[in-house]
Amino acid sequence: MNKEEKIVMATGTFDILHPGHGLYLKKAKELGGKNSKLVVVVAKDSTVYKKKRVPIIDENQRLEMIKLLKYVDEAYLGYENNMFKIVHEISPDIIAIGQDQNYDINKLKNDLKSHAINADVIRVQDYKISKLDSSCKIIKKIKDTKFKKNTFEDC
Ligand SMILES: Cc1cc2nc3c(=O)[nH]c(=O)nc-3n(C[C@H](O)[C@H](O)[C@H](O)COP(=O)(O)O)c2cc1C
Ligand SMILES: Nc1ncnc2c1ncn2[C@@H]1O[C@H](COP(=O)(O)OP(=O)(O)OP(=O)(O)O)[C@@H](O)[C@H]1O
Repeated sequence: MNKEEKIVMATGTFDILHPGHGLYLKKAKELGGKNSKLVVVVAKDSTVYKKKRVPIIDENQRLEMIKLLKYVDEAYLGYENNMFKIVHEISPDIIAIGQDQNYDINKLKNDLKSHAINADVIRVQDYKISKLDSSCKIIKKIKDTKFKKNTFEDC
């Protein structure tokens, strides 16, 4: 490993990608400076069921899409019921928390310390605001769209 390289870890569900995800990943990578490596942990389906909702896109396809993004150097699925195991494996210098991710930064820092993980935790301040700036809004739009009769015959 290059000595100067900073490993930044980013996390999320990434269920139906949108430009806000791209902004978060770009800004997360920038936190590591010029010589940074961005490693993304994609939440497992079982985690998404527990913490959010039924995922539309399954974990393997969500991971496949994240790996295709230009800011992403490596990406992995996390584990079930143990968020610290993947952190030990990645051994990040920085964990980037998204602007709307529901974590108490100080509590997370302390939890990491108690698991002997020496990573800084930084919240990304940037948030892209647009009509479809969250996966939930995209799902809601599809649910609410009044399709013409027989529209689905084409897809
Ligand atoms: C430090 C850290 C470690 C994580 N490790 C895992 C993991 O091992 N498995 C997993 O399914 N999700 C993991 N996650 C992702 C969270 O579970 C995910 O953020 C959560 O499902 C909430 O979804 P959201 O971030 O899309 O709002 C981790 C998140 C953080 C911040
Ligand atoms: N519009 C946005 N601008 C900047 N960052 C975003 C935006 N939307 C999501 N993120 C960040 O991207 C990461 C993955 O987010 P997540 O998968 O929860 O997306 P989401 O669109 O917020 O999903 P949902 O609507 O289901 O909650 C998180 O760190 C989150 O803070």
